[in-house]
Formats: sequence, structure tokens, C-alpha cells
Amino acid sequence: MSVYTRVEADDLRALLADYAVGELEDFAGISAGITNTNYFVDTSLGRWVLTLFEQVDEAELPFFMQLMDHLAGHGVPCAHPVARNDGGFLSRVRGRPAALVYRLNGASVETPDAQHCRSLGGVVAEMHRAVASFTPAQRNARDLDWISAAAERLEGMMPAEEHAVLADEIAFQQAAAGDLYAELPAAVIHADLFRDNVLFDQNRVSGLIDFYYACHDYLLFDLAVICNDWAFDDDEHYCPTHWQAFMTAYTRRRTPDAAEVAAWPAMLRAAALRFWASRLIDAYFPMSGEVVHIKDPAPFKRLLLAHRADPPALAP
Ligand SMILES: Nc1ncnc2c1ncn2[C@@H]1O[C@H](COP(=O)(O)OP(=O)(O)OP(=O)(O)O)[C@@H](O)[C@H]1O
Ligand SMILES: N[C@@H](CCO)C(=O)O
Repeated sequence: MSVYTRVEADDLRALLADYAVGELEDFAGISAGITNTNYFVDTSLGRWVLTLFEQVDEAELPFFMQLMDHLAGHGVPCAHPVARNDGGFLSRVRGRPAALVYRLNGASVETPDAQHCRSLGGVVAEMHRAVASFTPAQRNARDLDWISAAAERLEGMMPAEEHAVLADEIAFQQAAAGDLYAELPAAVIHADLFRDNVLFDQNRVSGLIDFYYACHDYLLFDLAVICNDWAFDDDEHYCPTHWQAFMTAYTRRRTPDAAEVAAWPAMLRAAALRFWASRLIDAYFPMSGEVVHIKDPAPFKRLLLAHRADPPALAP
């Protein structure tokens, strides 16, 4: 359920008066998504998506808008905001901060094949090149400090044996941060490129969406998040052809350096840890007052343990 705030035609007419996008023709709430309220909005001049930000820290929104605008300006297919007549990207609808974004064609795929992965590899490499000239930065809201604080909250709530794995992995990642990760290339990354955040049209990426965890961090972290979600099936079986297809396309545009190759097994673990921890927090401390879709933390624990034993290579 993604409509937390109900929007009426009059709200939209008032909003659209601030943009040069024509007259309202139709609109409908979007049922996918968890965090924000999203509406499809059709006007006489095009098709748009209106997002009402329900949970994002308002002070962070200009960063996300600038990032999407920058990437789109550099040819990266992605959701990006429409500028208002006064040049800004943010509006207010029903008391919520809101943005009108260009509507992309296509849909996300639950079960990607190698062709989807190949197309994604090219787009992610383009994104990693385009961020080199993007100067605003924002820290990772789900960094190791956040994960450590999460582990403290979870102590005594989750099974002790599992908590010990969590604590042990945090210690490993703290050591890696001062050593293995010290020389890694860093820039603004997406940080949440799961299958539901990529739209495809005819097996080609039509756009990346949901940049609201974007932050300054290691480029390799993006690759690890993608490998964990796109190259492992729902039973955590590794699909080498998926990862091969992704990396073949990626390395045509950007070659990982030696430090990235060395840090890869640890970074796969960091990405598994990040989503294990956030899903544990969502499961043990569910947000009240809304319809909440809790994602199962267990696959990321299993993936973490699998990576400790036998991580796949960065460039297979
Ligand atoms: N620019 C866009 N063009 C077309 N469809 C979009 C666009 N942005 C979002 N959508 C559609 O809206 C749905 C919900 O968007 P999104 O995943 O960003 O929701 P959210 O609630 O903000 O995020 P999350 O699901 O991570 O909590 C997407 O699955 C997609 O179908
Ligand atoms: N992609 C995340 C949720 C949003 O950050 C997950 O699957 O846990």
C-alpha cells in the first residue's frame, strides 16, 4: 500500500499551476512501494509520477533531487524531477513535501535473466561515471555506526547465537574499514539497487528509481548490493551467468581497480549485513500506524554466512 496521504483533483490542479506540464487529465494512486505515497498523474502534456514524502528527512530532499537531475542530465536512465516554474524541484501537497517526476516506461522484474543483468551492468557503470562530477554529498544513513546502534537495540531480543554473528560481523567490518577499504573509490552511490528499484522496457533498463538511500560511499558497495539481489535466487543459490552478464557490461565502461578486487569478498558481506540489520530492526521494531510490509531478514543472514565460506569472484 503506498497511498498514505489521499490526494484530490483540486490538490493536483493547484500543484500543476506551478509547473509547465499542461492540464490535469487523470490520476491514480500507485499500489507498489512502501515508504512514500505515489500517484500516476496524466496531463495534456505528458505522464508523471507524484511522490509525497512520508518518512524521508526533509532536509535531505534537495540532495536527492539534485542527484537525480544530475544523473538524468548525464544520460543515465532514471527517475528525475520536473522543475517548477520557479526553478525548484520540491513542492508541498496536503502538508507533505512532494516532487513531480517524469514517468518512466516499463516495470520491474521479479525474476531477471542474463539479458536484464547485462543491461543493468551498462547503466550502473554509466551512473558510476556520472557521479564523478557530482559534488554534493550525504552520509550513508545505514552505515556501520547505524548498524552497530541497531545491534545494541537488538541484543536480548533476537536469539543470542544470531546476535553473536551480527556482533562478530560488525567487528570484522570495522577492521576492514580502516584497512581493506581505505583505498577504495568512493562517490555518491544508489545504495539500494534491488530488483524492485529498476524498471525494464523490452528487457532493457528504462530507469532506476528510489534514490532515497543514495549517499557518499564505496562504488563497490553498489556492486555488492546488486550481486546479492540479482545474482542470487530466492533460495540464495548463486547464478554465475547473471553476475557474468552484469560485470561484462559494467567493465566495458568502468574497470574495478586492484583495491576493489581485494575488498570484494568483504564488501559482499557488508552489503548482506546492512540489509540483514535493517530488516531485523523492521521486524523487531515495526513502525506503527501504517500498513507495513516486513521483509524477511533470514535470507541475508544465510547470504552473509555463505559469503564467509565461499564468496563469488568480482569478475567471473
Ligand atoms: N518515475 C517513475 N516512473 C514510473 N513508475 C514509477 C516511477 N517512480 C515510481 N514508480 C512506480 O511506483 C512504484 C513505487 O515507487 P517506489 O518503489 O519508489 O515507492 P516507495 O514507497 O517510495 O519506495 P519503497 O518501495 O522502497 O519503500 C514503483 O514500483 C513503480 O511502479
Ligand atoms: N531494499 C531494501 C528495502 C528498502 O531499503 C530491502 O530489501 O530490505
